[in-house]
Amino acid sequence: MRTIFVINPVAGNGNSMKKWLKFKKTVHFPFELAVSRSSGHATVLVRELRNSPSPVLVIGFGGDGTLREVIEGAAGTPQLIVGSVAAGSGNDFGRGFHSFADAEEIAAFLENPTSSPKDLGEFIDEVPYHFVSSSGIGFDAEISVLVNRSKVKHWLNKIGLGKLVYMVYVITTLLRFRLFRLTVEQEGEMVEYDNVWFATVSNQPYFGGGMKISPHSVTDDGVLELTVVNWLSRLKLLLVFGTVFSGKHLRFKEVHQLKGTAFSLTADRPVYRHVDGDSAGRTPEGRSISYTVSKSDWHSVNK
Ligand SMILES: Nc1ncnc2c1ncn2[C@@H]1O[C@H](COP(=O)(O)OP(=O)(O)OP(=O)(O)O)[C@@H](O)[C@H]1O
Repeated sequence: MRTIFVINPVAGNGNSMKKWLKFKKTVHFPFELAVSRSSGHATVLVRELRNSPSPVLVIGFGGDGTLREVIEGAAGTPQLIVGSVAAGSGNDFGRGFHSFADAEEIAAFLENPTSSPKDLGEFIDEVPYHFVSSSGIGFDAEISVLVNRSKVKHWLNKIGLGKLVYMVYVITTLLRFRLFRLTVEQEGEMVEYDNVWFATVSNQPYFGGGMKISPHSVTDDGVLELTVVNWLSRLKLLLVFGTVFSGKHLRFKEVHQLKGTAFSLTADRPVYRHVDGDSAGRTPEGRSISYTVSKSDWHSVNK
């Protein structure tokens, strides 16, 4: 099967190219290489493969953002089978879908390739946005926006102190974050949530680098899960965060979870938003945004 690696050289805080150069030496089957030159370029590169006469294994070599872009390019084309090699920072994609551990595992897949369709999350806010793992608004999105904007991040990453920036922004955002009011509409029913920290729509259990925010999410059921966290003191929010890694946060009365094929979310002020951990602007104040499963699914290598 034709195999192409799509590499994001800036993934994993710029370490993915180094990882690729090492990985490449272990690959003993024919392959092609495409390097993403800017944000969104991986989607363009994968779209160019859509008319391929035979199946193509497209391996995203990067993190969650890279895989989202690869999948946006492959969605709706069963000929394009998506796999991944984790080379990002959080790498939640590999926790919910398949990630090849090494080149040997890819070679074994090529001997007996099997794939299955998976859901792709979608919402429209002037333009369409897609998410493979999750999309959310609020506290966590604000942290990722501030971290990505940080001027010292690049420099601290180089000396291995990148996590320090993250911790600083978790603490400052925790102290400064303005809670918001969220209206959720599902199948004609409206629910109001006051004092909301964040709301996340999930297609798979993990987000934020290993946090099991949505333990019951299944990647091919045509259904999404919405998690809303509200009315928590700053101290208790930290306590709840501590339980998210095991999925036990659902026991807290301040954590709400809904399941459905569509949710419309309206916030009472502009709130930062993320798609698969990458910044995606802010929710417009008072305007309802509908989250659904896209009509175009994508094909994943089987686990
Ligand atoms: N050549 C490039 N220059 C700048 N940005 C790029 C380039 N290629 C891809 N990108 C962007 O880099 C972003 C980050 O990539 P990715 O999410 O894969 O890595 P990560 O943030 O380290 O990993 P994770 O999301 O798993 O924590 C993607 O959203 C993508 O749009």
